[in-house]
Amino acid sequence: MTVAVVDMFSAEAEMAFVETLRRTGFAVLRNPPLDAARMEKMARDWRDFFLGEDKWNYLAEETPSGNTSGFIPPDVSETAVGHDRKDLKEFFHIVPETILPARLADDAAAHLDEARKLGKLLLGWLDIHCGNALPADLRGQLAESLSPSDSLLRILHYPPLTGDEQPGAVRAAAHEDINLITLLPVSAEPGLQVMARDGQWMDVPGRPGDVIVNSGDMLQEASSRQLPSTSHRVINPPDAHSNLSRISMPYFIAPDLDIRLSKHHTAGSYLKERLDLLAR
Ligand SMILES: O=C(O)CCC(=O)C(=O)O
Ligand SMILES: [Fe+2]
Repeated sequence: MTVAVVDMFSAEAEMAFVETLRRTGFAVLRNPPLDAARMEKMARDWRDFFLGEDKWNYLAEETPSGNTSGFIPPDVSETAVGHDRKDLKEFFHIVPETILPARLADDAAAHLDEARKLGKLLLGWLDIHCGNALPADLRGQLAESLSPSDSLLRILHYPPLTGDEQPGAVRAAAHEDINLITLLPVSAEPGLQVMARDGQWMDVPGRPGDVIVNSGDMLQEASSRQLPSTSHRVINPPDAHSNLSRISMPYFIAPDLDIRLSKHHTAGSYLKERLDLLAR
């Protein structure tokens, strides 16, 4: 299984994107309409934020729409479904109402604006080419279904390894994303892997400036599995990189929660089932 690198400047980008997502659940977009210099600056600024003490003033809270907003420390973090060690990460959730430190706010807002537009473009492409697999209510409406208040920009910091980590703990254990699609700018540090159909782990290709796109469980459910939600993970760094932070900024695109994904589920009921599983 190979994840295709799709040049957005090419005339074949739309078909190539849909094809690799169908086949692998992943695509890598080269020359995406996201400001690469801004993403680099965000990675530097957020790294400084995580390495400082100010983050403790932004501890996460639940928003009225049921999202979490703010800083989630390493000891809270997440345990992937089916795993018993917490991931070696801390992160910050940004939704439209999130209050951010002033020095981080403008770039985050500008990035979110671009990411939302790119998300709509890609959902539109998937709708055109895979619309037949979608439930009738969603057909022709996939891009419109994007809900800015239910979508989430997550800034992740995987701290340098100290050697004191719990045996078996990894930066991000194997999991699938819950949402429709995720836009994940390629990190400066390695580690992201995707599981091939034969169960082998493979590095996701790409270089900083590219954006990885993967389909999540909600899109898999809505497309009768035409668009698979593929397991991925972040492995611990090789020795030469182990004293380095890794910053990563996935934007999880979710639909309005009352959208019907399938006979069994609305987006809201689906999300609740998955979050209950994670909380166990
Ligand atoms: O950090 C990464 O590269 C991937 C993060 C991820 O898969 C997630 O947060 O769902
Ligand atoms: Fe993920």
